[in-house]
Order: sequence, then C-alpha cells, then structure tokens
Amino acid sequence: MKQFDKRNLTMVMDFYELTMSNGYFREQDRDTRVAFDVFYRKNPDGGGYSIFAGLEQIIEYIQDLHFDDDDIAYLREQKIFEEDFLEYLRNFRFEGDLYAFPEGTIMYPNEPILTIVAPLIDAQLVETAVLLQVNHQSLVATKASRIVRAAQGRAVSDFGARRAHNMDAAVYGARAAYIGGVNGTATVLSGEMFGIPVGGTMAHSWVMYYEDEYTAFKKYAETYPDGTVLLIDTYDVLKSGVPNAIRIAKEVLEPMGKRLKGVRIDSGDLAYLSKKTRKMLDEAGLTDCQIVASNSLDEYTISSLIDQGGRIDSFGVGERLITSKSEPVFGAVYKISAVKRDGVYQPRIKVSENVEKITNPGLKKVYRIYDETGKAVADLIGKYDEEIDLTKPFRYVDPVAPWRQRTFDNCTGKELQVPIFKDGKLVYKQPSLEEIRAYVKEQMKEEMWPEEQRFENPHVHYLDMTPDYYDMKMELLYEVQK
Ligand SMILES: Nc1ncnc2c1ncn2[C@@H]1O[C@H](COP(=O)(O)OP(=O)(O)OP(=O)(O)O)[C@@H](O)[C@H]1O
Ligand SMILES: O=P(O)(O)OC[C@H]1O[C@H](OP(=O)(O)OP(=O)(O)O)[C@H](O)[C@@H]1O
Ligand SMILES: O=C(O)c1cccnc1
Repeated sequence: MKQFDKRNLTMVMDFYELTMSNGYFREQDRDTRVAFDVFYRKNPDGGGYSIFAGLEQIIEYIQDLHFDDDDIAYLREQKIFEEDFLEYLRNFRFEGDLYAFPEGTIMYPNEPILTIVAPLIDAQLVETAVLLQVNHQSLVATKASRIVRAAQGRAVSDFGARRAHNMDAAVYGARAAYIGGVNGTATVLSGEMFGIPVGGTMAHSWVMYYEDEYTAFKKYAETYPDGTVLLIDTYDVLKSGVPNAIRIAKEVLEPMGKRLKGVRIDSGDLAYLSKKTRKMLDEAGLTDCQIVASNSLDEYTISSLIDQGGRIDSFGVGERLITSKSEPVFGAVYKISAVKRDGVYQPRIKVSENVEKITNPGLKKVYRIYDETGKAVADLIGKYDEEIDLTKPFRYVDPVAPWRQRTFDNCTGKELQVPIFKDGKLVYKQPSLEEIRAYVKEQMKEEMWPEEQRFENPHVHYLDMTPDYYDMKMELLYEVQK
C-alpha cells in the first residue's frame, strides 16, 4: 500500500476535542451516549444541490484511529492532561455507530447527511476529521458536477494538482472531481490509488525546449503517434501552431498510417481561436482532430465559450476546480442532537435568531420522497422510531409554511442514511469509485428535476417534516426559551 494513505492521521483534530474529552473523562461522563449530526446550510455557487463525498476516507480514518507513543508523548508535553486520561487515549478505539448517506448521494441543506451515535468521547474526537473530509470532497465533487454540466457532454479533465492547496487536496480532490463527473485526471497518484483514468497533453516547456515549434511537435508525434495532442499556443495559434500541427499530421503521422488526435489551446480568446482552428483543420481534412481548451476555466467560462459557438471538444480544468475558487468553503458542521439519559435519548437544540441556523434536534431518520415517475419531490425528516406509511396519503409539514395542509400522494420513500459502523465495527460494504460515480450520474438523470440543476435561481428542494417531528421540535424550542 502507498505510504501516502498509510499515515497515522489520528491527531488531525482540533485541540479542543482533546480538552473537552479530558473534561468528560474527569466527570466520569465518557460512557454517556450522544448523537451528533453533520449537515450544511447552503449549496456552493448558489446551486440547487450538492454531492456527498469523502465517506471512504472517513471510514479509513475511523478504522485506523489510534494514538501512538509519539502522540501520547506530545500530549503529555502539553502539561494539562493527567496520566489516567493519556492511558485511556493510549487504548482508545472508536466504539460508536455511524450512519451516513452512501457516497455520491445528492444532498440538500439542513438535512443530516451523517450521524454518529456513540459514547461521548468517541463522538467528540472524530469531529474535525469527519468535517474536513466531507467539506473538502463534497465541495470539489459539487464543483466538478457543475463544470461537467456546463460542458454539455464534452469531456472534462482535472488539471488541478499544481494549483491545489497541497498534496491531499490534489490527490483526494481528483477523486472527488471524478465522483462529480470529470472523465479523468492528470494527477498520476490519483490514477494509481483510485483507478481514475489518467492522461494529458504536453507543457509549453516541451515546445520551448526545441529550437522551433515544428521540431517540438515532430519529436512528440514520433514518440506518441497514437495519441498526439499538440499544444499550439506557444508562439501564435493561427499563424504558427495550427499550420505546424497540420504539417505534422500530413508529413509525420499520415505516412505512419496515423491521425492527429488533437490540439490544445491554452491562452487568448478561446472561442475565436477554436473556431478559426476548427476551420483550418477541417480544410486540411483533419475533421477528426479534437480541440482541447484550457486556461482558468470553470462552469461560467465554459458556458460562455459554448454560447459563443466555440468549437471545443474537451476542457482541461485546473485551479478553479481543485480549489472551487468561486466558493472555496463547503461549510458542513457537526452538531450535537441528543444525549442519552436514563435509557432515553433527550433531544438537544441550538437556538438562533436566524431560523435557518436552528438545528434539527433528536434522533431522526431522513427519507427521500419520490413521485410515480421516480422523481425526488422532497426530503422528509421524521423521528427515528416513527412509522412512515406512504401507501396512503401522508400528511407532512413544510417548516417554511407549517400552517398549510399538505400530503404526499402516490409517493414512495427511501431512507437515506445507511449503517456504516455498529459498535465500532464496519458493517458497510463500500462501493467502488466507478459505482459511486455511476450513482451520481443516475440520480442526476433519473431522480433530480432539471429545475434543481439550473445555474441561476434553481428550484429549492423541499425539506419537510413529519407532524410528530415538527411538534417535537416546536415543543423543544418553546421549552428552551422558557
Ligand atoms: N471567448 C472567451 N469568452 C470568455 N472567456 C474567455 C474567452 N476566451 C478566454 N477566456 C477566459 O479569459 C481568461 C483569460 O485570462 P488571461 O488573461 O490570464 O489569459 P491569457 O490572455 O491567455 O494570458 P496567459 O497567456 O497569461 O494565460 C481565462 O479565464 C480564459 O478561460
Ligand atoms: O488554468 P488551469 O485551469 O489551472 O489549468 C491548468 C493550467 O496548468 C498549465 O499551465 P502552466 O502555466 O502551469 O504550465 P504550462 O507551461 O504547461 O502551460 C496548463 O497549461 C493550464 O493552463
Ligand atoms: O496534460 C495537460 O495538458 C496538463 C496537465 C496539467 C496541467 N496542465 C495541463
């Protein structure tokens, strides 16, 4: 196995997870069971949905969670933890339950996408790592999905590693981008680790190393006659790059019985240059030669290039994908929702002036509700032990307009969270990356309304509540205010 994913990442946690855990340990509260929910409040870029990603790395983190001798020694040096707590950490293993949406599930704001029901310290210690995985990979997967949609069926490759916020962001960002729908990556380790198709073209350095563009193209074509993609913008796309590419196709590749696969344009007006390039290639009989475009692209520039009639067959997308530049923070949070006292989970709520920020209390289940055609019409939160019978009209509460009498008629429902860990044991069979990616595609095609996929003012997916759950939340809010 690669050293890269064999690091002990246990200590990737905020210090307060440890100070609180020590406090709970001292209070003899460590065996109290609690529930925490992960949810987020807003889709990036004003979008109508997000894609849940990062679960596999959360599973790996939790399975490997252990403090080694160096970690314990370092914590001892902080001089605030006593030996009995350090000894407890020395033997610590995660013993809780974890439920989550399967990776690749389309998700919406304010619903619990991942829930931990565990002894207090177990639930607290994993907060940082759980959030950072969800926040990073969901962000990039969601951005990738937007970029892929903008490309309207044209291929998109991840070119982002060099602009990523360090190694993990490059390697796991490529994984997330693949989940979101890109066709491949230039990041070799991501190909090796996850089986993502790797590929690429050439850098300007290749063209600049040789004394002239023609020689550079010729050397490349002779080495890779089956997959030559020439970078044509080093000197002048239309006066030099395209004419040299055509000469290579005729003088070098054709005698070998090969065709020129493509050209890449990486600067200038990509719409204008691609149209001119297409015309010149077609006139030379190279109608099958593809045009690749790159240079600070994202869903907005790609949409614009297509609107302008740009003749581009595929896009290489780097910095704005791997950093999700236009909206670089996903903002998922980890909030306590219940504490078990005398055998019963008591709901906990966080009140806020801002209605959106009031948390959803208690142990709960979340369902996706489908109409007769299989389209997802809403998500529904109910109490965890509630029977949801959709065989007859089912009354639900829209928390935005609770006075309205609404029912789901002729609908079916699917529980969204599945068990991942039970008492610290992995009980989930993890899908392959290809399966996760296919699941995203299928939901977008079959289940999600096109209206939710609009870039501007997308339809807001409903998050409804069962009447019992809504009443419980309202009562709790009322009690807390008293
Ligand atoms: N026709 C077009 N419509 C909209 N945006 C475009 C068009 N052509 C290129 N762009 C975008 O405009 C930006 C141009 O950026 P920039 O000025 O850095 O590129 P450049 O002029 O090619 O210079 P460089 O060689 O330094 O990359 C890029 O984000 C590119 O994707
Ligand atoms: O613009 P992005 O979306 O981030 O795509 C990746 C960029 O990385 C490369 O440029 P760079 O100047 O680093 O190297 P080069 O000499 O190969 O062009 C490539 O040519 C793209 O422009
Ligand atoms: O293969 C390419 O063309 C490539 C890869 C990474 C970054 N820029 C370009």
